[in-house]
Parts: sequence; C-alpha cells; structure tokens
Amino acid sequence: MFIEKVTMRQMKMILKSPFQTSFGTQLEREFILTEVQADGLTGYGECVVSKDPLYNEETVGTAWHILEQFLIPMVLEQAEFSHPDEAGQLFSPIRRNNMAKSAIEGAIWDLYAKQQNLPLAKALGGTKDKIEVGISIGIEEDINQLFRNVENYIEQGYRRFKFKIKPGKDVEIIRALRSRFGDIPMMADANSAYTLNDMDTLKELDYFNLMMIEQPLAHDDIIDHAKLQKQLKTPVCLDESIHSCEDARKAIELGSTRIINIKIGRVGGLSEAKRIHDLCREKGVPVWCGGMLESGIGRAHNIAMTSLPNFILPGDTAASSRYWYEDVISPEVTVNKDGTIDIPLSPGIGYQPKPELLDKYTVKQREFVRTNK
Ligand SMILES: O=C(O)CCC(=O)C1=CC=C[C@@H](O)[C@@H]1C(=O)O
Ligand SMILES: [Mg+2]
Repeated sequence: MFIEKVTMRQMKMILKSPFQTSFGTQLEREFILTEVQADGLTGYGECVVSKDPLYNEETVGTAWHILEQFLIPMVLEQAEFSHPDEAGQLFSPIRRNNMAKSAIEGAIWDLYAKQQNLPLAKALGGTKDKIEVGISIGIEEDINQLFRNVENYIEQGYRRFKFKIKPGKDVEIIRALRSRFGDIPMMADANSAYTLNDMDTLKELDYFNLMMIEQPLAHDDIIDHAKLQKQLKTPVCLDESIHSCEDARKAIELGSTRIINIKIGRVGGLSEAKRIHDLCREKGVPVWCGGMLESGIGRAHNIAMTSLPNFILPGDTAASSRYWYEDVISPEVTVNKDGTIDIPLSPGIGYQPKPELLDKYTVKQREFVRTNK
C-alpha cells in the first residue's frame, strides 16, 4: 500500500475524574491521533503521550515534532508497504520516541487489516473472541471514596483491581482493601516510587496475596528488580522498564520480572508488542495489556492486541465510560457484566471514529500528502 495522506490531530479531552498516581494527578488528557489513507481506506492510531514527561521522556510536543519532521515524511517518501512490520523497520534508525512511532505504525496496522478485510485482532494472529478486563484505580485521599469506587467496579463486573500505591499510601491501604473486599483479584502499581531501601515495606505487601507488584523500583532498572524479586513471593511485573523485546529478554534472563505489562505505545508499536508477547509465551511469562488513559482509538488497538493467546491476565482496558463523558468512537467500548469485552468482528480496529467529536476535541491538526507518485 502507498500511503497517500497522513493527518495528525492534537487532542484535549477532560477526564471524568482526576487520576492520581505516584508521579502526579491527571485532570485531562492531551494526546495525538493519527490517520493514514490509501486506496480509499483510512487507518487510525493514537499517540499515548501526555502533556508532561512524567511517565516517560515523551510529550505531546516531542511526539508532534518527531512525527512532523521525521516519521510522517519517511512514510510518505517510502515506496509501497507490503506489511505493517515494515513501518518499524523503516523507523529503526530513529532512536526511542516509541510513542510517536507507535501512533503511525498502529494506523498502518489498522489500514492493512481493513485492506485484508480482517479484524485487526485476526490480522495480528489473535485467537480470542472476547477478552477479560480489569481496572486501574487511582490514589484517593479519602479511603471511603476508594471503597465506593471499588464497589462500583465490582458491580460492573471487572475481573481484576489495580491500585496505585506510593510511600505512605501502600500497606495500610492494601490491608484495608483486603479486610473490606476479601480475596478479590488485586494488584498494586507503584510507578517506580520505591527503592531497595524500602525492602521492609515491599516485604509487608508480600502478605496480601497480590497478583503482582507493578514497577516498584526505578523506571530504567532491571538489576534491582532482580534483587527484589528474590526477596518476594509476589511476582514483580515490569512496565516502564521494558521498551523492546530485547529489554524483555534481558529482564526475564536476569529474573527481574515474572509478568510483563505490554503497552503498545511504550514499546513502539504493535509489531514489537507482538514480538514481546511471543517471547514471553516461549519463556512461560504471562503478559497483560496496560493502559495509558486512551481514547477509544487507542482502546480499540489494546483490545485487538489482547486477543493474542499469552495475554492471559486481565489488563487495564476498561470501558470508555471509565474516563470519558463521550468517547470519540462509535460504538463506545463497553464491558460485559462478566468483565469481558467482545472482540469486534468488522475490519480493522472495529470501532468507527466520530468525525464531529474528533473535531470537537481537536486543538490543532495538520495534513501531509504524498508528493512523489
Ligand atoms: O489506562 C488505564 O486505565 C490505566 C492507566 C494506568 O494505570 C497508568 C497509566 C499511565 C501511567 C501510570 O499511571 C499507569 C501505569 O503505569 O500503568
Ligand atoms: Mg504501570
């Protein structure tokens, strides 16, 4: 396929409620949506950056620059793509900037699946017709508000409950949740808020039968996580430390992790995410799909990826209504009462972007067309 046109939109959407993690509180999402066109079809992608470089080094500003100055020109100068894997190969000389890369690569995957008349899940090699989902619950100052949130999500059928923790809001919170809700499937995400000096606290968490402790130590570490994992029975799950299949291979070899949270944007796109999935399957390491408070476009890509067989743990792909008063897709993503999401059967991402809402939440946009035929 010759990509004929690329459109980039900087988006701004207000969250229904603040989302607090160990590194800050988000009240709104600023991110980028992409569209790639060829042969009368359009593929859609999402760049899951934030306004601030707190989760990783990328921001809306850096991604817009990398897309505008490098990635989109490369795609429009590129001869024919025969498979979306070639996008990652084309971008490989560009260092890092994975979220920017994944925004275009994901749109090319969607376009390719539409050209093959396949659901994106099937084009990726997915084997499921529905996926089990969990929910990520931000830090709440008021424990009773946290309890009300959990009751609400249990009622909605979610299969797993992820709680953000940070020093001072960890053991007592998890203890209170366990005594209130019993043995519901629970995990904690620290977003790198601890060091090996916090070993006593982390060992206390070991007594609550958590499914995993996600990214307890530094965002760029796999050495200290290996030392920590030797001290804990609770599996360590890595998120921020894993940017590629090579990172995953090294972390597994070192014993730094027993579970990996795969985020398409963090690893540079669906092709690399699939390689990490396949490696983990070969090594007996379960994976799940993390979230970045995506709009429905990114949510749709997460759903498709989670259809791959080694996504055996519920991920963070909640319903559109978890974060949005109105999502930019039709239908919105909904979760069945049994905590599952049905994999769409229509070609591509399986959800139709809503042009009037795309325009409503667009802060700025730019179009790029191929000049060399
Ligand atoms: O998208 C979701 O619902 C999950 C959001 C979530 O838990 C996270 C998003 C971005 C950074 C972190 O705060 C956290 C994570 O690390 O998984
Ligand atoms: Mg995380």
